[in-house]
Amino acid sequence: MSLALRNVSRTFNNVTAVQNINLDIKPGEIVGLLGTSGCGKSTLLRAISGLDNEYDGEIEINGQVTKEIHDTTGFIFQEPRLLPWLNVLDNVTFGLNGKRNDKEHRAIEYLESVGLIGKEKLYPRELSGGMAQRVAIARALVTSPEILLLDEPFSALDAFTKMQLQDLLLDIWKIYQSTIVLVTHDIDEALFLCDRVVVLRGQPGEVATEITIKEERPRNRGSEHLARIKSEILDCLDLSGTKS
Ligand SMILES: Nc1ncnc2c1ncn2[C@@H]1O[C@H](COP(=O)(O)OP(=O)(O)OP(=O)(O)O)[C@@H](O)[C@H]1O
Repeated sequence: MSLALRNVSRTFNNVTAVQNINLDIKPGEIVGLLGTSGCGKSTLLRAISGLDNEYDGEIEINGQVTKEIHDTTGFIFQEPRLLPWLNVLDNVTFGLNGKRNDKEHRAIEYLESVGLIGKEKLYPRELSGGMAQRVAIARALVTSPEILLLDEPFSALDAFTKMQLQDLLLDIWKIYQSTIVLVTHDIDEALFLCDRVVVLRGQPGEVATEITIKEERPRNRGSEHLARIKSEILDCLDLSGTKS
């Protein structure tokens, strides 16, 4: 599904969080919204999701202006937000309709794709952070969302788990080809995952630049090409002094 933002602005009381954002996202594209804290990344994602509809401007999904939560949208947040009283399997089937057997069959297929077969009966308190986030990924994917909205989905995880789940996300995306919007403040993550990185800057946040990343996948996290783009982004964010 395609997404388009036309002059989207959002003001809370007297604070304008984002101003005049224009974006066109192609079906199956992975687009990163990157920027320093407070530039309005989550605000934009909430507007795209339909969770917030008090913005100015227009958002189109597949060419249709909408302010609603689209029924083929999946969400993954920074924290897994699992229901503590349900086991892994029931957390994944929770949002599905249909016969119990069919739902469980489908959930197990997705638990397999996130590497959690054998863990179906565990409760959230029995899971590591990485396992819990895998459940959240399975729960988001089980509805076959055509749009996947990710708000810093891996930022609470250790470096190794983060890389594993980034690889997993790409493996799954290859199969399902959802359109993905990823909010992140992690430049390396954006460079590894995205077809295009939209750099937001300022308060109110505005699009400072958009960078298309042409490097083939699987990408080498240490590639010189990605390092050069990282340097460009740091310059754009006026953070060049933090280059390593
Ligand atoms: N519900 C709200 N009420 C009032 N102000 C808000 C609200 N949500 C966001 N803001 C303000 O809008 C601006 C952008 O916030 P937002 O959370 O979108 O930034 P962000 O780029 O996602 O930041 P971070 O990387 O720290 O999560 C901030 O100034 C914030 O205080």
